[in-house]
Parts: sequence; structure tokens; C-alpha cells
Amino acid sequence: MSQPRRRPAVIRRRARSEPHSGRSVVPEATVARLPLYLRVLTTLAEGGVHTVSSDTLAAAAGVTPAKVRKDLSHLGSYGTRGVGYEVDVLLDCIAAKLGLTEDRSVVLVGVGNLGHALAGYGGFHARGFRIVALVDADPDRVGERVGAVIVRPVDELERVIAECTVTIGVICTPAAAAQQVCDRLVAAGVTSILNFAPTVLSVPEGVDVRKVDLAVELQILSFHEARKRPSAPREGSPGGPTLAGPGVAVGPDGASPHSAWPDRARQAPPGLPSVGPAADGRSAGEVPAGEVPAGEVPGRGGETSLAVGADGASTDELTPRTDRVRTETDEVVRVTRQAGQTRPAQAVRQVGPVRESRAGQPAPHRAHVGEPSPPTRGTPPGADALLAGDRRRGLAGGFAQGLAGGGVS
Ligand SMILES: NC(=O)c1ccc[n+]([C@@H]2O[C@H](COP(=O)([O-])OP(=O)(O)OC[C@H]3O[C@@H](n4cnc5c(N)ncnc54)[C@H](O)[C@@H]3O)[C@@H](O)[C@H]2O)c1
Repeated sequence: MSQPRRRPAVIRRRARSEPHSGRSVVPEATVARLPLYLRVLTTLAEGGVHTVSSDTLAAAAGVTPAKVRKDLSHLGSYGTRGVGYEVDVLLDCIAAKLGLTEDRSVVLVGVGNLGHALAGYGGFHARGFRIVALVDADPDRVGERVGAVIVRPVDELERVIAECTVTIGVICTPAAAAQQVCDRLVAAGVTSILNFAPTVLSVPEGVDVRKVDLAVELQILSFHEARKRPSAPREGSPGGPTLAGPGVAVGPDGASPHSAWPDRARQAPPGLPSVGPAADGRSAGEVPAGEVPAGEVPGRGGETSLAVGADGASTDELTPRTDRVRTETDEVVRVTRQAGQTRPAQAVRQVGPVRESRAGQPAPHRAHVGEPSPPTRGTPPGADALLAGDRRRGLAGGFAQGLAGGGVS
């Protein structure tokens, strides 16, 4: 079954040119941030903005300007001093690097609660991913229509993959069935798997697996909640965790690796893994000993501050950086003031206090209506307004809506 290719207008237009031809290795952490830049750039391009500074791009993506410049240098894109990056060119580069100049066909296995929500989410198509087939083992589900796709029996998995030239499989089955489903996907030619089942999959070399676990994300948030509001250990819970200090939970053996960071020392013990992906998209292994662990920001008094990402749903965008919160707030304040609105603070959801800049200095500016905001250096006219608007829309979280209601946003 061959479907006509449909790309988002902006990316489709970009596909004509191919400015990036390099085959250099791009670090995984950079790859993880490229989709963030792509989303920002797409918004800018759709709004008719031609250039963007690294400062503006960084603020919108939730990373530092230095990180933006470094990331983009891996693509051979250096921008122009005083001008910034050409939005069109950069969009081309990133789309090409991510392989988004062609549509990717996806098969989803396990059309239960989660599978339904994912299959019904329209945002994947807009980003170049078509769920071309839905497969389930339950005869009662077979024949059901979800969006434009009809659920097929799992017996047809191999045939579906061959028919639709599927290269990406999404597993939404119970954990017990996931490995077997994975094996079948791989045997049928699928080389990339997105696994939602709470189990570790074993795959041969050449097959990539990404795991999504929202419960893990909640647990990480819980970790920070516990640090913000340390509570006394529950009495009478033998074997349960005890508190060795403010927010530092250790197991009965005193050696829980994920929670053994001293609250104020702000240093990851050498050799211990991070509890989650680093704020800048690096994997745990990339955070050198001595650097602030994922989910933490340096600050006085052991404070931790978290900013929910622009779409409220992405792991990579859960960026615990005080300066990002402040920057976004400032931009939203400025834009909403221009628009004559009076309640800009609603546009930023912030978990935890924001008291300091990353350098540990008192914050020069807090967002209050009527307060002047600092100018953003090198920002082309319209870019900030566009991005602030995007962030406001993003807070509604199309993906989250899809998950909650199974609807298409
Ligand atoms: N990663 C996350 O953040 C996250 C969030 C929610 C649920 N989950 C996981 O996603 C999975 C699905 O959760 P759910 O609530 O949708 O469950 P569900 O029971 O509603 O749906 C599971 C579906 O898989 C089908 N299935 C079972 N075995 C199969 C097989 N061998 N081949 C094909 N289909 C098969 C079932 O018929 C059912 O339709 C579970 O493993 C759950 O733990 C993960």
C-alpha cells in the first residue's frame, strides 16, 4: 500500500534544497535537541521570520545560547555575527539531518488505552510520521477504526510491515508481550522501535529502541517534590526508605544510587548514573562527575527549580533551569503587553521557586505586569512575539490532549 507523501508545508518546501551533505557524527545529545530547534524554526518560518539569533533560539528551545551554537556547528551551520541564523537554511539543515525530508511509516502494536490515544493523535502526521497500520491480538479490537486506520489482527503483522514499507514500530502491548512483538517486528524488517511497555527489550545490532515511560518522569518529579518539601520518614515501615538528610532518600542498605546526591553538595557522585536525561538532552552517561545532575540547578539554599517544557509533555523539554523560566516569562510579558493583555503570568507554568540566575546571582528581573523586560540581543522583529505565542499555544499540549481524550489535536 503506497500512500502519497505529505509533508508539513514548511518542511516540504525545504526538501527541495539540500544544504547539508556532511556525514560527520553528530553527538546523541545534539540529536536529542535538534527536534526542539526544528519546532521553533518551523514556527518562525511559518510566521515569515527570516533570521533568528542564537539567544532567541536558545530561549525558545530551553537551552543555553552556547549550546545552540555548538549544536548547530555540528551541522556545519555557523550563522552570521550580528545577524544570526537564516531560518530557512537552518530548517533545511536540521530536517535533512533528522531524515525528515521523507515521510516515515509507522506500525502501532497494541491498540488499547494508550494505543488508541497515540493512534488518534494528529500531531505525528504533521511532523512527518504516518501511522499506517494498527495491529492487535484481541479479536474484539480487530476491524475497529481509529482515525483513518482499521485495526488488523496481529497475525498480519509481517504482511502489514511489508505492504506499507514500515521501518518504525510502536509497542503499546502489556510488558509480557512486548519482547515477542519486538522480535516479530525486527524479523519483518523494522529497524526502529518506540517502546511504551515497561520492560527492557533486547534487539540485534542495527536496531534502535527508544523507551518512553511517563511513570519514570513522574517519579523524577516526585524526587524533586520530596526535596522541596522534605517530610519525616514514615514510622513503622520496615525496610522502607529513610531520610538521611533533606530530601536524600536512601534504602535500607543506604545505597540507593538514584537518590544518593547530597542535597547541597550539588555534585553527582562519580560513577553514579543520573536519574534521568540531562536538562540539555544529554544522557546520564554524558554528565561528567562534578556537574550538576539532571533535574537540578545550582542555587543557594539547596533550591531546585523546574520549568515545564513548552508543550508540557516532552522529556527533553523538561528543562530545569531558572534562567529559562525567567527568559520565557519575560518574553511572554513583553509580548502580551504589546498585545494589550494583562495576565501574562498564566503563560508560564513553573514548578518551584525562581530566585536566582544560573550563575547564582540574584535574578535581575521577575515577571510582573507593567515591569519593563530586558531586550533580547539580536532578535529579529517578530521572532519573540511568534515564539511567545507558540509557547502559549504549546502549553495546551496537543499530545497531552490526545492522551487524555484520545482526540486529534
Ligand atoms: N510508557 C508510558 O508512559 C506508558 C503509559 C501508559 C501505559 N503504558 C504501557 O503501555 C502498555 C499498554 O497500556 P494500555 O493501558 O493501553 O493497556 P491495554 O490493556 O488497554 O492495551 C493493551 C493492548 O495490547 C493488546 N495486546 C496484548 N498482547 C498483544 C500481542 N501479543 N500482540 C498485539 N497486541 C497485543 C491487547 O489486546 C490490548 O488491546 C502497557 O504495557 C502499559 O504498561 C506505558
